[in-house]
Amino acid sequence: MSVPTDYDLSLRDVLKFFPPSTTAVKDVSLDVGPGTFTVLLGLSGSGKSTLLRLLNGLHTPTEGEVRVLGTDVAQAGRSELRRLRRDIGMVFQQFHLVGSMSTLENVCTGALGSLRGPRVGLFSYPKSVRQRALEQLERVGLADHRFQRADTLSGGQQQRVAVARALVQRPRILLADEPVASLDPESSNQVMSLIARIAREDSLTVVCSLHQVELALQWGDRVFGLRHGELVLDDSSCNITHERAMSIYGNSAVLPAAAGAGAAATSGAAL
Ligand SMILES: Nc1ncnc2c1ncn2[C@@H]1O[C@H](COP(=O)(O)OP(=O)(O)OP(=O)(O)O)[C@@H](O)[C@H]1O
Repeated sequence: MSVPTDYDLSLRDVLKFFPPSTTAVKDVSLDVGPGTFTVLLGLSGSGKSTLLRLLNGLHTPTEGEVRVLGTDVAQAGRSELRRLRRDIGMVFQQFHLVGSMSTLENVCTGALGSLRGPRVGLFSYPKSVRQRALEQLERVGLADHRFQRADTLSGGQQQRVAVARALVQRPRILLADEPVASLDPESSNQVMSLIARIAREDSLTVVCSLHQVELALQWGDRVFGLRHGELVLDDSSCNITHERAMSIYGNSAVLPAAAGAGAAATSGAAL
């Protein structure tokens, strides 16, 4: 069910339990306004991927409510969920490209959600899709590599192709699950800078999980910190010191923000 809302993403008292005994996300409530670049920080196993999967409907909450673009994800029918997923681009740590396909064909696959039937080979895609895919490859600086096999690209290049693939479906939201975890520091910065630039240009709402505090504070408008599935930090990045961000990894309780955690406005413009 879709209802108008000021937020692109809203979680209310969300809990995700995996039998027999894992509570991956516990009592999480948060709102993200349009155009906000949000970073999820937390140790391995803190629930970041689970939260991202709740947002794109791959998991349903055990308790609570997840709303994306006004739609209650758990209540959405199949066609509503399909429509919603077209508004959500995904980028993964391991790129998930088809190595034997050309770069351009990989980007075209981003449009599969809006096409009928299977596609095999670049020319099985409509010209409009191929054109759009090439435009996105140009944006990520890889148009010259369009006919190159994806598995011959560097890791950083493969992740830029994956970003282009996510953009082909013209998403409103981009979910990136540790997009730089497999990359060296220089490629990591390139990919983060690329995602931030495109998010700004396309007014995308981004949720990006990261392990690196420096990158979170550099690129995020807003940072959510998770520990054992609980939200222990929620503030604008400009209010967060390195020490405070690091505290989510340690034993100490999270230091409260000067203005109070969670007090941050949630639209990108307000941050
Ligand atoms: N499908 C599942 N079935 C059972 N347990 C799961 C499932 N998915 C995640 N978990 C568990 O939930 C907890 C949170 O996992 P999650 O992958 O969300 O953490 P994460 O912060 O993304 O970790 P990482 O940084 O290593 O990717 C972990 O204990 C994990 O083992």
